[in-house]
Amino acid sequence: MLNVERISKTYNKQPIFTDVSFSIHPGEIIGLVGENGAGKSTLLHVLATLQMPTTGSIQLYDWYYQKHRKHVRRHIGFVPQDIAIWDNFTVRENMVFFEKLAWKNKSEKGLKELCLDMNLDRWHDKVHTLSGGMKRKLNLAISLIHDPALILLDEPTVGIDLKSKKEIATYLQKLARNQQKMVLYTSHDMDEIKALCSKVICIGEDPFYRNLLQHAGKKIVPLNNSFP
Ligand SMILES: Nc1ncnc2c1ncn2[C@@H]1O[C@H](COP(=O)(O)OP(=O)(O)OP(=O)(O)O)[C@@H](O)[C@H]1O
Repeated sequence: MLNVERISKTYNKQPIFTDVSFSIHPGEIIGLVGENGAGKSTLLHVLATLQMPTTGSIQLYDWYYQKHRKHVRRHIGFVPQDIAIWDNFTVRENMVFFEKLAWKNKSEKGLKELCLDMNLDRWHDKVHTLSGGMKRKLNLAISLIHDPALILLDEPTVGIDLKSKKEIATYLQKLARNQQKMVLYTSHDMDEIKALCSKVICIGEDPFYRNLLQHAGKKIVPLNNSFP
C-alpha cells in the first residue's frame, strides 16, 4: 500500500500543493485530475522519488521515502508526460537497453510479451517509424520491465486514438486486478478517468473537476480538511 501523509511542495517559497494525504491499495487505479498548473506532474515527481516533498511523509509498504529512497525506487514505474525513448533504436533495442538498466532481469521473450500484451507488435521497427500511440505503448512497456508495484502515469494517452486508449486501459485494468498493482493515472480526458479509475483525486483550488465527478457519481478522494 502507498500511504501519503500531509505532504506539501513549494518551489522558491511558492506553495504548489499543501497538506495532501491519500492512500492507494493494491489493485486500485486512482485518477489524478486538476487544471493546468494545479501540481499533478509535481505530485507524480515526488511520488516517483525524483523530488522530495517539502514537508510530510510517504510510505510504500514498510519503506519510508525519506529513509529508504533507493529501495523504494525499485518498486516504482514512472511514465513521464514526454516520451523518453531512443528514436533511432528499434522497439527490441529500446526494451533490451532499458532492461540492462532495470533492477530485475527479464528474458527477451518476456520483454517481447510485455509489448505484445499492449498490442505493440513492431518488435524490429525503429521507433521513429512508429505512430504516437505506439511510442506511448512502448514508453509504458519500458516502465514495467522491472515489475514495479506502484505505476505512475502522467497523461500516458495524450494525443492517441480511441482504440489505443482502450487497449491501454484494458491492459492497466488487467494488470491492477491480476497482479495487484497500484496505479496513479493523470489525464485531462474525463471519460477516460471515469471509465478507468475506481476513485479520483482532485488537486488544486478550482472546483470544476470536483463538480464534474460528483455529477458523474465518481468517488472523490478527500485530500485534506479543506475539501471534505
Ligand atoms: N522546477 C520547477 N520550478 C519552479 N516551479 C515549477 C517547477 N516545476 C513546476 N513548477 C510550477 O509548479 C506548478 C505546477 O506544475 P505542474 O507541472 O505540476 O502542473 P500540472 O498540474 O501537471 O499541469 P499540466 O496539466 O499543465 O501538465 C506550476 O505553476 C509550474 O509552473
